[in-house]
Amino acid sequence: MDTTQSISGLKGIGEKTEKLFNRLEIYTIEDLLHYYPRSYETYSQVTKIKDIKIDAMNAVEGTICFPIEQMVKGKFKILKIRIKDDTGYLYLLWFNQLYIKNNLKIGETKVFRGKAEYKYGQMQITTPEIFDQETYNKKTKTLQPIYALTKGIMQKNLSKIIRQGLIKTHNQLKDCLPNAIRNQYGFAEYNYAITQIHYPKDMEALKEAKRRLVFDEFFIFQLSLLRLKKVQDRQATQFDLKDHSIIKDIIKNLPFQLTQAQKSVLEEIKNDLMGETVMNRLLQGDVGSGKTIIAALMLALVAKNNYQGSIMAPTEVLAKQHFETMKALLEPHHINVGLLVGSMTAKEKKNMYQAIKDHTIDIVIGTHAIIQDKVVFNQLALVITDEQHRFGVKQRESLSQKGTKPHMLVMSATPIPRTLALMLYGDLDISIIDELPPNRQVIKTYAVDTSYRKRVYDFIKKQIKDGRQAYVICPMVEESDQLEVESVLEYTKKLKKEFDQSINIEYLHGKMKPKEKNIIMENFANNTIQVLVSTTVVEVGVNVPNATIIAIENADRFGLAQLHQLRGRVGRGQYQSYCILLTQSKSNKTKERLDVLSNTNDGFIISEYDLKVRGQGDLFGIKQHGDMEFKIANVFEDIELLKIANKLAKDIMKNDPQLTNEEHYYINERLKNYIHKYYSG
Ligand SMILES: Nc1ncnc2c1ncn2[C@@H]1O[C@H](COP(=O)(O)OP(=O)(O)OP(=O)(O)O)[C@@H](O)[C@H]1O
Repeated sequence: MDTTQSISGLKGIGEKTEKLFNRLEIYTIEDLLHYYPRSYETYSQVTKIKDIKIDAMNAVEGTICFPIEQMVKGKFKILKIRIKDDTGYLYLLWFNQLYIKNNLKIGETKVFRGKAEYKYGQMQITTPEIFDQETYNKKTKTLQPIYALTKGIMQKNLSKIIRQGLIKTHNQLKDCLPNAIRNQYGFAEYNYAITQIHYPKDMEALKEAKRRLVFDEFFIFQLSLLRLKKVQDRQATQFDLKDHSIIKDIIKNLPFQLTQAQKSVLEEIKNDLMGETVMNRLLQGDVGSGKTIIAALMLALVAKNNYQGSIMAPTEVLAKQHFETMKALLEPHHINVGLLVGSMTAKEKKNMYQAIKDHTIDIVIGTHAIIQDKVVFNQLALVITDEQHRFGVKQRESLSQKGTKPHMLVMSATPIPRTLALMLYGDLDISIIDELPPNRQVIKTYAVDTSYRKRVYDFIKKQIKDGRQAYVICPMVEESDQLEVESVLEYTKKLKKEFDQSINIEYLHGKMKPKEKNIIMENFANNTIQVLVSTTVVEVGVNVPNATIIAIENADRFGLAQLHQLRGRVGRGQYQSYCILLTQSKSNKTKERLDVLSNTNDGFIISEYDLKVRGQGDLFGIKQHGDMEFKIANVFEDIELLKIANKLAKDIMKNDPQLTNEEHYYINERLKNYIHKYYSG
């Protein structure tokens, strides 16, 4: 079998299962092999019955006692077995799986593993896994992969299918790295790395595998940026922009003075726009540093030069928000601003297409609806995007493929150190707003353990009584999106019981339709909803100034930079705001880490700290959501590998820019696939 073949050729993959795998973006065997585990677990040593931990996984070695019972209760046929060791008895139950008894004999000793519960006055495990002692002993020495799932696929099945894929395509993946590089940096062979990432023989092998695959991911990414930069560099622009008094006019009417940092990035961007080549620039600035006004000024300049401009936001909620802000800032200066999002009616869209085409609209704010074929711009000179999805690269590309080569400005609220930014945005010039406007209120931040939960709820109630609103970020679930949805629903239900009925509590999660999300966000913005329970989809940039408190459950599982972003949802109005970080962990290290947030509001300091302390790499740690979208690499933990990848990519592209050397053949193939997958269409 070859790795480019569809997974449908594997045993156990019928039409229905194939569709489920497709949901995980697994189509070919190669995709399957690149579906890396999210974490690993080890099977613990067996415990004595008296030492069983309730509500936790336990493995118990016990002898099967007389009698093996069968009973019927409602629609369940129950199999009940009692086992014993020298410290006590334990009951095992199976529902509608009577056949299990065929494999069990009275007097036989086996290892049973499952979650122990204390029910009906007895200790029991429902549906335990069964092992003989020798097999179990082996298991305790290996690392079991845990994959992210989707509804309908179980851990065990996925793992089995992957094993089959590995066996059937044994060592066929092409190692793109030339031997010289592999030897110089001590990278593992590619097929070995792929096998070991799924079925590590020990911790050492896992580390080695991970190191290789993280490197590969960075390496190809770096190469793609260099290739992109080469295409973009010094392209002549077709637009002829002149300075205009509009910038001074708008600034004059602002209720505040621009900060020094805002003034200098304004000059940088303005010079780019008035220059002779196409701009590709990143505008980076901490939450609340005032990027929006810079965007508005640039769009105004473009409009007054009789060109069109546009902002593309990652979600409808954000697009609408930008639309309101831009309208307020620009329309008094006779600049027409329009909105284009997916949930508009066909007629509304059609009218908007026409208005864009005949240039009655100067500035279009929208979601990716903007890059659809039906949208024909008249003279699109500037596109501003939010940093999302692989740094907006794909969107940027789609837009420049629309014929015109507009100037591009990517806005990012992730405050990362400059050295890191230079590597991650290798194809862009960078402007940084490294200063917050004066007199910014400090968001009071507290890290507490979960025993404080009730007090936190009371505090929220008090804020609501004073007329304010709250965000609660739900516990993070790693297994699947489906579980995450369930967790949000459940948490909301729980909270509704805690709070007075007059307080309106609603939820938001990533699986909701844009329309539903819009309604919830609108109702939160106008205070019809007082408490918003949410996963981390409360995007960077959501602006509800009346919300003054954000409580984050399982805070220790997030990176500091992400917590900082979440915290930025409050403190946006005139009221004192609070961020409460809830954690179950009692470890000093966790506390120390979270205290960094209590001690500073400066995103750059926070991300430097993240970079320093997480450099160690936590193999079992849960992969961060919202970090840069790499599959296995983590820019904070793996920065050393990123540096190597950056250097090697530069060296190779310098000596062999087209990658035509024989030894670069497979690098070129990988790169082409990567660019096709992430940057086009
Ligand atoms: N120089 C300034 N002085 C005082 N207030 C300012 C200044 N610049 C911007 N603001 C105000 O600060 C608030 C935050 O600005 P803005 O929304 O542009 O931040 P941002 O950088 O886009 O942050 P986020 O990434 O969170 O959206 C706005 O209400 C804006 O009007």
